[in-house]
Amino acid sequence: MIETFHGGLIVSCQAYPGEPLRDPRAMAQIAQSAVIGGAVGIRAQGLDDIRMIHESVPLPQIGLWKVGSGGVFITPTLEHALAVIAAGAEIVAIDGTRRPRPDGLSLAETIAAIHEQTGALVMADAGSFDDGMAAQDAGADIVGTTLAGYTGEAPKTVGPDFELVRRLSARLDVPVFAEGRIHTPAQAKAMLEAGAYSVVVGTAITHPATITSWFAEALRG
Ligand SMILES: CC(=O)N[C@H](C=O)[C@@H](O)[C@H](O)[C@H](O)COP(=O)(O)O
Repeated sequence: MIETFHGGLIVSCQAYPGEPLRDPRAMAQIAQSAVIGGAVGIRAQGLDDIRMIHESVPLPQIGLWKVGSGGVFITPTLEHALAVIAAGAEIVAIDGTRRPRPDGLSLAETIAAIHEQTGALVMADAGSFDDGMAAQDAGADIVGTTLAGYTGEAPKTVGPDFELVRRLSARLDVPVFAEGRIHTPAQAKAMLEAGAYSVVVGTAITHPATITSWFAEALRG
């Protein structure tokens, strides 16, 4: 199934707490629009969104469950991961950093349990090169650069972290998915040239409040 992602665009369809589009129907409609535009996969957050997208969108889905916003917050425990898979995600994205996890399991123990108990693949959301290496050793099927610049370990690059994608792609055997702050088609293409197996874009496609602010600020500036 990973092959269907090769060289393609995965669209992350997420709305944040309190936002007008925070509604599974809205996210499913955005995901359906991404299909029309040529996406090869969808990334979605929250059990209701994952369930509705699973029922209405004919693409493999990377599911996650965000709990809070600091520390280990992307699908933080094994229990959260199993729930995401039960909701219909073919791939579960989990925190793939080297930080302690709230349920006390190691990343390797978490991934082993997911593989034992389900047929799902695991995408480890890494924040640094060392995270990515450790995640592959822990058994991750995919390493993503999702958390680059968000864990305090590596500085947050102004644009996407091309260097991290380049280094991880050169060293890892598992596919590296470029994710985070990719805002233009040219940047997405450059990620493939940097070695990414696939490219995940969220905000620049699916978050109208932020996109609007880019334009509004440009006019003010
Ligand atoms: C750091 C974090 O919480 N990332 C989240 C992970 O799912 C999402 O909020 C991002 O939108 C997603 O990673 C896609 O990135 P971007 O929206 O920059 O294209």
